[in-house]
Amino acid sequence: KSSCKSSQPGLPNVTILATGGTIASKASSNTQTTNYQVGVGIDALLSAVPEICNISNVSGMQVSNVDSASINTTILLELTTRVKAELADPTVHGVVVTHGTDTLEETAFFLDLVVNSTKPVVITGAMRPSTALSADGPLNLYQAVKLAASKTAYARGVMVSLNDRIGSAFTSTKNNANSLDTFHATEQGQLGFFIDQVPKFYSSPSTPRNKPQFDVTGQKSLPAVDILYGHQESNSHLIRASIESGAKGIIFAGVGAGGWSLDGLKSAQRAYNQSGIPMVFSRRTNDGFAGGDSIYPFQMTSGFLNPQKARVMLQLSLNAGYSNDEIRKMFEGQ
Ligand SMILES: NC(=O)C[C@H](N)C(=O)O
Repeated sequence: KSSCKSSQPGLPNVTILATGGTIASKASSNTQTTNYQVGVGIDALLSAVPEICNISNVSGMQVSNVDSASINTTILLELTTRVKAELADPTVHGVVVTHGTDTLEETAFFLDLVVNSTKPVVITGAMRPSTALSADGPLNLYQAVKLAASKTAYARGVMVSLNDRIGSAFTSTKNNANSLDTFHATEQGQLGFFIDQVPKFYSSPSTPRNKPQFDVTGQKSLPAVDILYGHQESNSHLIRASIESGAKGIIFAGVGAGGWSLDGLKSAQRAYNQSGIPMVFSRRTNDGFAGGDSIYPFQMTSGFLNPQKARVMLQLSLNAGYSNDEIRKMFEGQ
């Protein structure tokens, strides 16, 4: 099933699952790096980097072809099914997912919590469209395949690989809206770096503390969880509006270490008394630990997880039927 001209027996088999994003985008000139269109298919992505066939037998599959702002639960669940099916194939060494960078960290984190395998799963993308001068997609794709084909990449969870850096799905986050060097790790650090396209890991494999694992086999949807953004005079009515429109949990992107206005907290307490839905306080800052700042007992805190990752974890734990006490324990272990 290789997409390379000929399959070479000595090379590892790697499957590339394409979902869209800038890596799969085209602009009208090679100097245009904004306002481009998604739509380049997996075959064109692969033919731009024929060198990939020197390091692995790759096969490509198109899962979606959208800007990552439009990745939804349906696509995530379909992607999960395909990733798991590939990894279950004993002839497959690893999987690469190509993805838009804007929500890449959410998909990476989701996969990390639902794909239970020690085989390498690598997610990559690009900041410049495929038509740009110095497009970053081709080398990012080459490095991602190299990583997925590497023996040293086993048992490291889902990895985020762009611009020479190798990060963990737990700690990688997009930092800059425009720059190539946008994926950085939070305090906990990066996993490694590519030197002359060879992945160099800083440490032997390890697993994030208290990492939960969820099963979404056969799942068609997940409970809705909203994120409310904290700021001075935040609108308390949004808490109610969120619950009334069907949210089964709320993440607060709080100020500082998960703070929220006293008026807002009183509204949240009232909403909690009526609905009983879990309310988890994270941070709007780029890095740090949300916890220890709770005023009311109903407040849960997200630990090191940013709001978008806390949302993924809350959706999965609600879907698994966790009680509020179990959800609290899970977050407080982060
Ligand atoms: N660099 C990118 O991939 C951004 C794009 N808007 C996306 O996330 O799909």
